[in-house]
Amino acid sequence: MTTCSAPGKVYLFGEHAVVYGEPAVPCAVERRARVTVEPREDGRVRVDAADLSLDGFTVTWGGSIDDRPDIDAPAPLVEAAMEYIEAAVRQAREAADRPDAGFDITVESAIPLGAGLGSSAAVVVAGIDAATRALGTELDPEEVARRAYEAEYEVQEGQASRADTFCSAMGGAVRVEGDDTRTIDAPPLPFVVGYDGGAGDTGELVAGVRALREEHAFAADTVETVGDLTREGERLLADADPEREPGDELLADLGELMNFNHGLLEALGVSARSLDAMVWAARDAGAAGAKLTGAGGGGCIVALDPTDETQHALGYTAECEQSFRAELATEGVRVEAA
Ligand SMILES: Nc1ncnc2c1ncn2[C@@H]1O[C@H](COP(=O)(O)OP(=O)(O)O)[C@@H](O)[C@H]1O
Ligand SMILES: C[C@@](O)(CCOP(=O)(O)O)CC(=O)O
Ligand SMILES: [Mg+2]
Repeated sequence: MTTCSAPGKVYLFGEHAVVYGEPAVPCAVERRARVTVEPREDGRVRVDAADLSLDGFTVTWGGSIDDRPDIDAPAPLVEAAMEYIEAAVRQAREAADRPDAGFDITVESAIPLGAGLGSSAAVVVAGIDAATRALGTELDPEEVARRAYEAEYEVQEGQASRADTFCSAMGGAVRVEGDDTRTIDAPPLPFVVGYDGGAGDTGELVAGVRALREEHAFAADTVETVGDLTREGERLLADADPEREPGDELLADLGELMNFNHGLLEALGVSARSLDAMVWAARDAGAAGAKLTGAGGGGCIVALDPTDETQHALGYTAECEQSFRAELATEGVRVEAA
């Protein structure tokens, strides 16, 4: 039996624009998906994803990929939920050169689904690492990231950047620009997350930005401007001392760029009333900056605030269902038990 875990992430800067070759800076945070894998002799795959909840209702089953689970949820929804795990299984079988390997898989995750915190990437990264190790093959985290990207790309029909999967596999802060992926130094940033309890449809939101960009030159310019502000944010991080808590000046400068980034995402049509409400609650509470994170449409915002004020204010914001502090996860994918 092998258990691996991988963290979720917030975008400090650059989601959506990263799909068009602009740089992005996601940061891994201490909310993890854990995947436990036990090889099976009979080549079958059974999946237990007990905390899987989609669009507000929960599906629970101990079904199998070969044998569709008999549960009270529309089949397409279950199919969609299983696709990431199926893709991870395909990658693990290929990496270990065991095309007929079977597995019992258990997924437990503390990352809300479809909310911009990269739950899909964390499940796929932890799943590939656990399944290959269960077969006696050890991949380095870069290889796990590469295979996890292939899996996400396949499930999301070509609408995926390397940002989520690379960040989840490597941990810490990373920068991704097209195929160029690297880890970068960052100080321990005081992230606060607000979650509206909902989710956005990543594919639909990405398609919306693509259409806007094709229709209007100013929308294409907006995407490029996101790239410009991301590059400026990267310079701020590069000049900071990664060992020290960031000072007020650095937080104010990063926060200003986050606010600008949120405004541009809003212009690109991927924010939502609930996300804007949480962003404003954070700013009013004194956060250095706040923006939506991930695909948008609903889900999470991220703010920078070393004090408890933002989390406290979000707790009283009607649109916010849950708020929590999110520590930078310096470790990416890791073995929990073998
Ligand atoms: N705990 C889990 N168990 C099984 N599948 C999960 C789990 N968490 C996430 N997933 C998969 O990831 C999908 C959500 O990914 P996505 O829409 O990319 O949003 P995000 O990555 O922002 O959370 C879910 O619909 C499901 O297929
Ligand atoms: C919108 C996008 O830039 C980020 C999506 O992040 P998430 O799946 O919502 O966590 C898409 C991508 O980079 O694959
Ligand atoms: Mg995702």
